[in-house]
Amino acid sequence: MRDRSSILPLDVRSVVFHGDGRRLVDGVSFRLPAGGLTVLLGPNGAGKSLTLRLCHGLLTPSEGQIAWAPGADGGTRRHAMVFQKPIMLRRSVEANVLHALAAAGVAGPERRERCRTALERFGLADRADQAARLLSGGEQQRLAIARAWALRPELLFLDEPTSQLDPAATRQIETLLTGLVAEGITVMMSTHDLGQARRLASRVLFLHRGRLVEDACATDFFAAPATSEARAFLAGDLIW
Ligand SMILES: Nc1ncnc2c1ncn2[C@@H]1O[C@H](COP(=O)(O)OP(=O)(O)OP(=O)(O)O)[C@@H](O)[C@H]1O
Repeated sequence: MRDRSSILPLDVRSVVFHGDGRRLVDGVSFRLPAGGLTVLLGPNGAGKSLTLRLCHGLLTPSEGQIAWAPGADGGTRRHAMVFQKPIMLRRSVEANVLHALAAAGVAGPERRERCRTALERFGLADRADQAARLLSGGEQQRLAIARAWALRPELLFLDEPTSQLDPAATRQIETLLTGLVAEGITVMMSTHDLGQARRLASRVLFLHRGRLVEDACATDFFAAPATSEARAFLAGDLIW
């Protein structure tokens, strides 16, 4: 039985998003239950980022519905998003986390405690006073995840979180994400990196030209993709 206070499952029903006179997201439907790491996979321009932004509420569907669990408070507080290029305030590492907590209405003493725990959890405690924008790309992405984690999300969206990072920093972020899933946080992330999808995904939503072409458990998707588009993508043949 589902936890009555949970915002999950998330129901995405026949969602369309128009832009530039095109259906950039074209009738996408899926249900996201609690748990696991779902990868939105697809070539450049497939609509992965748009789908994440629609789910997180940063964009409004032109058609269709995005619904949180019945009776749940679908407010943004229970889901957080981490972007491809982390947006850092021109302040210290610690102030970036404190600001996010303050914006979420977390009271002063708890704010400081949660900030301290988050910086420790993500290996940034010794950088607390440093200017966030002077961190390396990998460290900034770690801070972005720490900042999102401090909000105690039930669901975390990440848009290509490692696309700007080198292999070592990528591995670090992947390990962190696996840890978040083990903690019980539901993760949905986009990538066009097949290796990363193989390493991390429990489920794959494969998008092509704005359409959800395949929705499968990761093992099945990689062993026997059901569609010609997914087969071409896995073979390295599918471009926009
Ligand atoms: N607000 C917008 N208005 C018009 N077109 C847009 C808008 N946002 C994105 N697009 C276009 O929609 C398509 C899908 O974009 P999206 O960013 O979702 O792709 P993606 O799958 O995340 O690709 P990538 O892997 O390159 O980030 C692209 O052709 C993009 O140029």
